[in-house]
Amino acid sequence: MKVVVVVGGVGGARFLLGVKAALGLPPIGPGESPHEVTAVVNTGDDVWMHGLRIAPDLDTCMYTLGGGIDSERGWGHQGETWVVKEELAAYDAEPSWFGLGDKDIATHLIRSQMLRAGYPLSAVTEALCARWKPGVRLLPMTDDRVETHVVVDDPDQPGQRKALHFQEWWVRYKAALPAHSIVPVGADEAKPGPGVLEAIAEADAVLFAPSNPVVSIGTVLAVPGIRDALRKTAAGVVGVSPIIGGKPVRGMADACLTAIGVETSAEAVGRYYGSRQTSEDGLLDGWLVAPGEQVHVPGVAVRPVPLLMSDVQATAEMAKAALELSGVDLD
Ligand SMILES: O=c1nc2n(C[C@H](O)[C@H](O)[C@H](O)CO)c3cc(O)ccc3cc-2c(=O)[nH]1
Repeated sequence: MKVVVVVGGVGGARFLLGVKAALGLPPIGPGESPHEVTAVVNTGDDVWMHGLRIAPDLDTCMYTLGGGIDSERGWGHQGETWVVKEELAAYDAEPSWFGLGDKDIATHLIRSQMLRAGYPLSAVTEALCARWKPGVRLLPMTDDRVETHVVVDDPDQPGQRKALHFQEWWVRYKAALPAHSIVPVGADEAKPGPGVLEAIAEADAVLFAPSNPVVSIGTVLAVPGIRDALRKTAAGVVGVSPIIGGKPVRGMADACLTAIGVETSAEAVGRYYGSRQTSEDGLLDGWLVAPGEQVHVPGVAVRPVPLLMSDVQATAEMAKAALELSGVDLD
């Protein structure tokens, strides 16, 4: 069976552990299996810092599935040290609000070196994955440069607006500056990464992880061609709500949803993705929501299922429910 999962960072990576387990694959590392999982990963969070290209969502997926993640933080290496960060601080090097660990820096050095030598991000990711062996094909949504920017009132110049890189808004300001708009800069001209459209076309099931609907899944959908491929695939497309009881399960998705005028509720996010059957640009056949939620999304099969990814087993049950709702036979 071929399963495609559209993902962002921490939530997406944890969901992928469950998808692998649901298919009988070892959650961490590679494994022999007739099943194939492909993750289409958001790259709108990517950023140049200190001369290094950082790709947070790709790295979070790669480290999580490869067994190297710091699972408490959800990003970066386990057993990390911070000598370079301290040295950069001693030089007053900016940005000082973003922490690159020593081990993590090795990944960024390889990525930056390869990008500067002309390799596309997809080839760089494949090379990095040769070490981590995530057991899932990690495909960047695009090889082109797309960076999410957030327009806010300039905190330093009253009356002026300013566009911040997503990382500055998210990490430095903790998404507390109200966003006037969120723009995936470069997405209009971007092409889907190698293999992305083919994977969607050949999939038996397509799942949307419970990732941020705006800056993770929404950014992937902003790459021309991907939405169209999702609408055309013969596979069932099922999303998993990242909102339970009107609150994001983790992260600050509510700040992003408010910015695009979508209520923070499982129903509103389901309607934002829309129905493949009954709306012109909708994407979903099925929508998993938490038990007890009263959700109606016209043209979409809504199913209540426990949605807390408390451990791999619980996440595997979620993934099984999503796969079943997509129409595939797991027996
Ligand atoms: O809250 C933070 N998140 C950090 N993150 C997480 C990340 O910026 C965001 O949580 C995501 O982009 C949102 O999905 C990092 C991710 C990396 O891959 C590499 C370095 C960092 C550093 C930070 C950091 O200093 N603070």
